[in-house]
Amino acid sequence: MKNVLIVGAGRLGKGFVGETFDNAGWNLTFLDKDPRVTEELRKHGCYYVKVHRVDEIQNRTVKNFKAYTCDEEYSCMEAFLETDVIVLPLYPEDFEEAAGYLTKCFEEFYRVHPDRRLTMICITNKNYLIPGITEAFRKDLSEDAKEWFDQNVVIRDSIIRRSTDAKSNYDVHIDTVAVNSLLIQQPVNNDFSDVEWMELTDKIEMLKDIKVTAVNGPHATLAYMGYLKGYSTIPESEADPEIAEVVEGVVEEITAAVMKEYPITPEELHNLVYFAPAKGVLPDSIYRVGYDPIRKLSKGDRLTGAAELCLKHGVSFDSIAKAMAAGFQYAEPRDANAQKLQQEIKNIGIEQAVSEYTGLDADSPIAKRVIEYYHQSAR
Ligand SMILES: NC(=O)c1ccc[n+]([C@@H]2O[C@H](COP(=O)([O-])OP(=O)(O)OC[C@H]3O[C@@H](n4cnc5c(N)ncnc54)[C@H](O)[C@@H]3O)[C@@H](O)[C@H]2O)c1
Ligand SMILES: O=P(O)(O)OC[C@@H](O)[C@@H](O)[C@H](O)[C@H](O)CO
Repeated sequence: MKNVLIVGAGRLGKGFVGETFDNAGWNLTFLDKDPRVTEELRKHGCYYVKVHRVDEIQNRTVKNFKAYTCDEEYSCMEAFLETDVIVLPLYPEDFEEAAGYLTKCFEEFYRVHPDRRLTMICITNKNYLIPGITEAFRKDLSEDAKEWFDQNVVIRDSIIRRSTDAKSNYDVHIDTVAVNSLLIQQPVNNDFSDVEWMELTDKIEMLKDIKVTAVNGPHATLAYMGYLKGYSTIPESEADPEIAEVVEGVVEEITAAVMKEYPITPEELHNLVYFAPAKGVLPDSIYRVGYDPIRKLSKGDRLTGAAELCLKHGVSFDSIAKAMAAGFQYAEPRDANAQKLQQEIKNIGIEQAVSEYTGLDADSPIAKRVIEYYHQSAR
């Protein structure tokens, strides 16, 4: 049997990666820095995934896994040494720490299995991270292990087109929508073609730029506008006609700009960004989808990046600016970066905060429009 190590056993780690590899008969090992994740998995001895597919909802129970915390004793080492594929569904800011912890494991892997090859798959919604992640994994290895790493380990980016939510990262009840594959940068060193929803692709950076704007831009719009109306789930936002109109505008603007910027046909774009309706309703939370507005409003990301593309191609960015203005009002108390942003707005004012957090010049027409909408809706 083949072995997968999942570093980051939160919503996606358990609800998508774990469930999918388990379904294909692979051995699962989870590694997480949060001890509550391991405690819950061990306490229940299994976890439950409601998989919303196009034709049915499957209620899957995943058992027979190993789960470890990033402890000082490296209790994960034995399992690490048997792994074939390592999947890392982590937030962008967590890779550095994960790499630091795993250095010792790679050093040992090289010593024990110098002839084996590994594939690592990173799952985030942030593009262009792979060179920095690769350096984080290499930098503290011994010179011999570094040489082995360069020849035997590949670190690949991916494009994740599924929403997976739970009450917390350690909850053992998870909902996931399974309608699209995970697109993985090729080539890879290991065969996982027996695992459903895994698809190799070229042109990962271009496709990821398009996906993050065209899918996650409207998604963030639903979260930020829904929050302002007091909703707590994405389906509630989707059902609101006023929000739906802005989202439609965001989709139109982004689609027009994407078609002008990239060599992609309407059919290819559709295949990349279309989510077929699945059975049942995923109660995806505004908390998860809006999480970290500082990242989501940053330069090049789903909203600011989309608006800049529109400006470049003479396309209206009016609806995107409304969504960005809502992002600057997102004050979810459980979200540390939402709180930080709100404090910054109080300290330096919205004008300066928009420039600082979007990276746009103060006289940019996008920044001006965002500030205008911010004042209108904050009134
Ligand atoms: N959940 C989704 O639907 C979804 C969809 C698309 C993309 N993503 C992306 O996938 C990534 C993970 O999202 P998620 O929803 O699973 O988040 P999550 O918070 O539910 O899970 C992340 C897990 O990683 C663990 N972690 C953090 N640092 C670690 C470290 N150094 N070593 C080991 N474990 C560590 C956390 O403790 C947590 O359990 C994010 O980049 C997110 O943007 C998620
Ligand atoms: O994961 P984030 O924080 O970058 O964005 C939140 C959601 O938009 C995202 O997770 C989507 O659900 C997912 O990318 C859909 O494929």
